[in-house]
Parts: sequence; structure tokens; C-alpha cells
Amino acid sequence: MAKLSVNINKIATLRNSRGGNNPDLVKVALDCERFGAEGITVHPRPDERHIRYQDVFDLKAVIATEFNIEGNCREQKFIDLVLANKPAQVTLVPDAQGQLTSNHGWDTLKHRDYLREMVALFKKEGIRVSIFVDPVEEMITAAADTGTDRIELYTEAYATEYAQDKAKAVAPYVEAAKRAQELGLGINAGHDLDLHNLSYFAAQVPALLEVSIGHALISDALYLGLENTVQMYLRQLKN
Ligand SMILES: CC(=O)[C@@H](O)[C@H](O)COP(=O)(O)O
Ligand SMILES: NCC(=O)COP(=O)(O)O
Repeated sequence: MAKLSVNINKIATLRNSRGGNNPDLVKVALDCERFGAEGITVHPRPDERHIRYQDVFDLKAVIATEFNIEGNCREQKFIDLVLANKPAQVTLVPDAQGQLTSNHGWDTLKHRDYLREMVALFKKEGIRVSIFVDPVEEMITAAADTGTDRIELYTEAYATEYAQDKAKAVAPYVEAAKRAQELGLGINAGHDLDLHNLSYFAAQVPALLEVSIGHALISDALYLGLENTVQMYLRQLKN
């Protein structure tokens, strides 16, 4: 069964909107672990609009499951942060500065030499490396040439097309995973996976090791916890 790594970026977004420590990011990470999550994912961005660099140190000190740090290794600050914390896994994502969210995988052909250098740097420190890629055969093949341990398949296209034709939506991911398997690469996946599209993806894509899920999971936590919470507030007003 693929592991679930919970991406807690959105908890930090909410916390930062008031400047205090509510919700408490570290507590949420520990709660996710207590409830069965097998990993915690964060994606610190250069503007620190959600995960702050200090959060990474605070999380690393306490979490017991797999810590996965995602980000763009073109930022020296990101490289230093990862090397200082030595997470179980670093996922290299080619986002531009100020980008709203991740929207494409690496061009592993164009950036093969650079990625090879980055992969070696992190692996030397005992950190597993995963490269974020679109489900395109040449990109998977060139990713293997970098020496990376794993790839993370960027699943936004699957999530968007799922409602219309799920078999067609998943087909490129199945092919990409087969190619990755042939090349000896581990397979992760993420972006816009949710309660509707996840089980089909996990059933169809061979050798899936890990999914990282944030936006939908945190949104669902609000929906599913809202009834209890409203009732608790109402109880406070009764006397
Ligand atoms: C790498 C990836 O797939 C993203 O989903 C990312 O981790 C989310 O980042 P934001 O929370 O900033 O949208
Ligand atoms: N790597 C993908 C991730 O961490 C979470 O993506 P999303 O569920 O927030 O779209």
C-alpha cells in the first residue's frame, strides 16, 4: 500500500494570517502522525508565505514519520535548509519565485546535468531524492540518468480530467510508472489528489510508494470537523 504523507502548508497559511501560533503547525503534524499519517510534507517557498524556514527545524525536531521537504533547489537558502535538517526525503520541484502553486514538472532533459549535481549533493548526506516530473516517458528516462532515487508524478492533469474520463486520465501515469519501474526508480505522486480520485489512482498505478496530499485533505478536515466544532461553540453560549 502506498504511504500517505500529509502536506501541512495550508495549516501554516491559516496560522500566518493572524501572526500568532494558531493553529499550531507542530501540533497538527504530531496529530496527523497520531491519526495514522506515514509522513509529513512541507514546501517552504522563498517568500515564506506559508511554511517558514524555522518551521522546518521545529518539525524536524519532533516528527517520527518520514519528513519530506519539497522545493526549488535553485534557491541556495533551500539547499542549506535541507542539508541542515537532513529529512528522509527531498523532493525537487522547479517552481518560479512567487508562483501560486506548483504547475509543472522538471524538464529533466534540459536540466539533466544540473539535477545530477543536486541529486549527488543530497544523496551524499544520506537524503533520499525525488524529482517532480510530468508523466512523460522522455522525462522519466532522463530523470533516471540524474541518479535520483524516486520521481514524483505531478498529478494535476489526472485530477482535472478524472471526472470526464478516469481511464483516459490515468493512462499516462500508468505508462510513466511502468517506465520508472523498468529504470529502477521509486514512484511517488501528488498534487490535487483527493477523496474522489485517490483510490482509483492508487489501484491503477503500479508500484506507487507514496502520495503527498495537502489542499484537499486539509479542506476535508474542515468540512468533516465543522459540525462538532459549531456544536462545541454553541455549548459555550448555553448557561
Ligand atoms: C509539489 C506540489 O505538488 C505542490 O502541491 C506543493 O507542495 C503545494 O504547494 P502549495 O501549498 O504552495 O500550493
Ligand atoms: N507533492 C504534492 C503535495 O505535497 C500536496 O499537493 P496538494 O494536495 O496540496 O495539491
